[in-house]
Amino acid sequence: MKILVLNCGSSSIKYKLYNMDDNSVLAAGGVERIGLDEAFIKITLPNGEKKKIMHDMPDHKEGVNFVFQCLLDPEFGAIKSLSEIDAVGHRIVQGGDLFEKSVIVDKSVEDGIESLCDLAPVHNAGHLKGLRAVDKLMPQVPQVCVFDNAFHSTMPDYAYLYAVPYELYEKYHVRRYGFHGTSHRYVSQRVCEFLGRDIKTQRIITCHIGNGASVSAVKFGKCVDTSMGLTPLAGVMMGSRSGDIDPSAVTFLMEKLGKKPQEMADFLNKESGVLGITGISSDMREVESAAAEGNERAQLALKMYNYRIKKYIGAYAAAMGGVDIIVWTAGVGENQVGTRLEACSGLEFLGVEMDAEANKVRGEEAIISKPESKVTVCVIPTDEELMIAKDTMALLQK
Ligand SMILES: Nc1ncnc2c1ncn2[C@@H]1O[C@H](COP(=O)(O)OP(=O)(O)O)[C@@H](O)[C@H]1O
Ligand SMILES: CC(=O)OP(=O)(O)O
Ligand SMILES: [Mg+2]
Repeated sequence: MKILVLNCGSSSIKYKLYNMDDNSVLAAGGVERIGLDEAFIKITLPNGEKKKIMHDMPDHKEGVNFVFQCLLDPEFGAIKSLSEIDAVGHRIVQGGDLFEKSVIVDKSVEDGIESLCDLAPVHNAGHLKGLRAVDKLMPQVPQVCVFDNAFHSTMPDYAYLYAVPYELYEKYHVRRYGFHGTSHRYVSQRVCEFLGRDIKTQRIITCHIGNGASVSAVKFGKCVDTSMGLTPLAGVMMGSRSGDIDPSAVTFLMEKLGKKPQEMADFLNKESGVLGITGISSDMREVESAAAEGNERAQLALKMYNYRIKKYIGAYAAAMGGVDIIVWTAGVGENQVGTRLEACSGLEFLGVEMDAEANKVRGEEAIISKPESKVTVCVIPTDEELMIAKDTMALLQK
């Protein structure tokens, strides 16, 4: 069975084609800059080489079209005919309280995702466009949606409710949902396999630190708390998102800057975080090298960034009555040696003892704490796409 996994962002489409007989990846790549000038696709070839092709993609339909065109390419493609694809699995960020499990797509699922666009303004609209583009091209092929918030649906009410009048929760479903759940689910399970431990006995803090970033508390296999909220804006500081901020600062700034609600949301989502503090970039590689060259704003941004993650680790150790494992994953978590070391420093009182030498790894499974550390700290590269492919297959085989 061949399953295509799509992660359609607002201006990008990441994809992986799996042969589920042996979980092998037949093709992988990503389209960037949809709707902008100089759009392109980057393809990872089976030998690991990368290929970049410029191609005009005014909208998601053309983006999806071009992904299929590349999959079919006689020279570097992976399939001979679209009929080889048995199903398509999508990452959907916001399922609200409509979707707490993966589902097969039909009209009501599409309508549901559309109704939730306001609650993940940067993400859901792109997912929907991708879904519809696939439907136009291959209407007979089943599609499955896997939701980022699903893994967090086990949070208790006292953790997910906001302290606003209860009727607002009942009427508008305003509560914390949490995101990156497919990743938190994967790394919490995988780290236990890696360490040979039973997940039902472990208190795990998972740090998914990418461009979007979130921290979760996973107690005995279930998520009990997570740092993102109603939307993926809350929690730790991110590439261009503010993370936690006093709501009064938001209303104060709206008045001062004369911004409407949507403009303010854009400001906090796209112009804040590391980008807002440094004025240079939201890309942590650039910020890290600017800091190394002595740029004070870049140094400040890194301190703020690492400090906020440390505070969440402390909070979640308290929430679970202790912590056995800390996991680092996603672009920054898998690669940024300094962030891992800084955020875990000063946590010796919790039993965290980092091994600076072992920590010098990038993008591979590793233990990065000392052998005598009471808390085991690990790097586990995430694999959201494989989880989505597995969920897709499981639903279709039901
Ligand atoms: N080698 C690296 N060193 C430091 N940061 C890295 C490295 N590789 C990727 N990153 C950072 O990871 C982030 C992107 O993470 P990713 O998980 O791909 O995010 P998203 O899925 O939200 O787009 C970027 O800020 C990027 O700079
Ligand atoms: C939910 C979220 O923040 O996703 P991403 O990291 O892909 O932006
Ligand atoms: Mg991601």
